[in-house]
Formats: sequence, C-alpha cells, structure tokens
Amino acid sequence: MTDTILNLEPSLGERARSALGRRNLVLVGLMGAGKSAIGRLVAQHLGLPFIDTDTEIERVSRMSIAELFAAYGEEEFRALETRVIKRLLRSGPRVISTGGGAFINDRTRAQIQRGGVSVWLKADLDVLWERVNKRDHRPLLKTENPKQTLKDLMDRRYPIYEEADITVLSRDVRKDVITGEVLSAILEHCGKDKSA
Ligand SMILES: Nc1ncnc2c1ncn2[C@@H]1O[C@H](COP(=O)(O)OP(=O)(O)OP(=O)(O)O)[C@@H](O)[C@H]1O
Ligand SMILES: O=C(O)C1=C[C@@H](O)[C@@H](O)[C@H](O)C1
Ligand SMILES: [Mg+2]
Repeated sequence: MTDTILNLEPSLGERARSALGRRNLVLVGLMGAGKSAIGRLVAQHLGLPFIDTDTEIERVSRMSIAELFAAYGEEEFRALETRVIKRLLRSGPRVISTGGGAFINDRTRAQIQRGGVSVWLKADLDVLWERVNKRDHRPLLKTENPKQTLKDLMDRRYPIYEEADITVLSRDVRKDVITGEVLSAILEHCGKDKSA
C-alpha cells in the first residue's frame, strides 16, 4: 500500500494548451522584452514546438540579422520576415517569438491576428535597457545614443503593440513568474477551458 496521492488535475500548461486549440501563440514586443526566453518556457509548458523568427530568418538566409540589414536594408529584411512568419503560422500550432519590429509591420500584424493569439510582453525603458545594453548585435541600436533610440522606438511602437490580444508586464521577477502569467492570460483570453 502506498500513500502517494496521484495528482490527476490538469496543470496550468495543459489547461492553457487546451484553451488555445489549433491557434499559434505569438509573442511580440521590443528588443529585450523576453520574447525568446519566455517564449521557450511557455512552449515547454504548453507542450508545443517553439520557434524564434529571428533565428529562423538567420537559418534560411544563412546570414545574421546584422548582415541582412547591412547587405539588403531594413525593407528587404521586413519582406523576408513577413514571408517567414506567414509560413510558420500556417504550419502550427506552435509558440512563435517574433523579432521586435514584426508586429509593427501592417501585413505581418494582420497575419498574426488571423493565425494566432498574440501576447505583448510590455516592459519599461530601464528594464529593456538593462537587458539589451550587454550586447551590441542589434542593428537598430547602433546609434549615437542607443538608450534614446530605444525610448523613441517605445514611443512609436507601444500604441501598436497594444493591439495584441494579451498584455503581460515583463519585469525583473523570475522568468517562471512571467511564464505563469502568460499561461493564465491565455486561459482567460481563450475563455472556455475544454479540459477542466
Ligand atoms: N524575467 C526576466 N528576468 C531576468 N532576465 C530576463 C527575464 N526575461 C528575459 N530576461 C533576459 O533578458 C535578455 C533579453 O531577453 P530575450 O532575448 O528573451 O528578449 P527578446 O524579446 O527575445 O529580444 P530580441 O527582440 O532582441 O530578440 C536575455 O538575456 C534574457 O535571459
Ligand atoms: O525591433 C526591431 O525592429 C528588431 C528586433 C530584432 O528582434 C530583430 O528582428 C531586428 O534586429 C529588428
Ligand atoms: Mg529574441
């Protein structure tokens, strides 16, 4: 006789997965918001494959994002980003972490709104700056005053990220905490929880 009690309740991840159904989960937000880090953890809890669009673009082009910007310019990069995201959305469901500018592009945003549930990881300037200033591989931040550039991007982009289905505040707490908040928000947004 064992006194182990099996917990057969579905986990938060399982309930969120059920609520999501066939839809993709798409993380959007500025550089450093945590889209890649949190996206990967959320995908593990949902039991879905994870993909980062910047990584996928680098894989298909066999160039780094910085090289793509330098060789072809931002416009060509955006066109490639739109094509890659369209393909990923069609072959889901999966968790997709997008590059910081993806949701700002009208065509890409419309595709994301059709093919997935979008989550904006919103963060304030100091949190973002703390995270991005450690590395200098981001082409848009190669300016005289990168912190001011980040602030300008926030001013221009935050009204557009606001169109995402879900907003979660990304801040300096454990990644597990943000991951849990994303899963709870999926449950709430998607309404019915079929497995509960
Ligand atoms: N809640 C958190 N607490 C502490 N560090 C975090 C948290 N979330 C993310 N980070 C760290 O911040 C850095 C930036 O996160 P990440 O690369 O996931 O951002 P991103 O939104 O994907 O940025 P980009 O658009 O440039 O790809 C990483 O080093 C990551 O580990
Ligand atoms: O915010 C942006 O526009 C970008 C963010 C990165 O993820 C990359 O997609 C690229 O550096 C552009
Ligand atoms: Mg990323």
